[in-house]
Amino acid sequence: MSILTVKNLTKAFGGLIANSDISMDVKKGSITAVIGPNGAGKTTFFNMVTGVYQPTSGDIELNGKSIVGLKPHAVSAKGISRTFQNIRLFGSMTVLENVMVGMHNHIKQGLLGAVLDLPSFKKQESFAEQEAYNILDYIGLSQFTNEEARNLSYGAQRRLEIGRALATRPQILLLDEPAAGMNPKETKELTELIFKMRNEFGLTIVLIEHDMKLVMEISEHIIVLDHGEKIAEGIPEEIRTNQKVIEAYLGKSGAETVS
Ligand SMILES: Nc1ncnc2c1ncn2[C@@H]1O[C@H](COP(=O)(O)OP(=O)(O)OP(=O)(O)O)[C@@H](O)[C@H]1O
Repeated sequence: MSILTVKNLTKAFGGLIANSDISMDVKKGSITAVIGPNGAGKTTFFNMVTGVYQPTSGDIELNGKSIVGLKPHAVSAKGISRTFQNIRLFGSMTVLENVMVGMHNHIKQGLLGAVLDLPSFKKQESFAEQEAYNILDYIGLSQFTNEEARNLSYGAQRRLEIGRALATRPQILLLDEPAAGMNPKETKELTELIFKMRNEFGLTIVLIEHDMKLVMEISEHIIVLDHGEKIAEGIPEEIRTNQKVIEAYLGKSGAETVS
């Protein structure tokens, strides 16, 4: 069953067409990779799905309902959460606080509850704190609960971003280059975490990634963009041997050398 359906999605920045007529279905509970050379339009695609950019034309449906026009916080409330290519944590806040920031969507009483010091607000807050502890345990960061986020290793900061995204209780998690800058051990731990989140929560995961070893190992479905267009999609084995994909990555002459 398709959880995310993208129909003829186009994004133009002036004369530059960053995404051109892209359509795809993402299956519920699947791990899908969006790959392509630098500037292919991958992050632009994520930005449209998460409401950061509005499409020039086309539609994006979550469980059959259009989410085009919604602001990022509303998209997040509907169940799509993301991490960023450049880590965006609150460096001087603790690890626990960073996860709790992700929860404001489902703490129902906002400022008023806090100002009035309502017991129900306190109850919700302590529930949120407990849930944040559980998430830190789940992503393997509980030993750093009270550490400032900026003091964590690079790999741990990336995991914390995932933890913060999990705190919004997403149905779909979009990961923008989650393995960038990681050493092989951190990448292996990340791979295990991604499989765990999918297998235990039935989470749908869509990732942009340049690490082809990781992509081939983890993805059930791969979508390839080049110059804003979808040039191929399929299982890893099909993508690995697809001539258009090889040419996009290596250039035509490179592909001829390879074959
Ligand atoms: N806000 C913007 N204004 C103008 N052009 C943009 C904007 N965002 C992206 N672009 C352009 O759209 C094209 C696609 O960029 P995008 O960042 O989506 O590619 P990408 O596949 O994510 O690349 P990378 O792998 O290098 O991160 C690029 O030519 C980029 O310069």
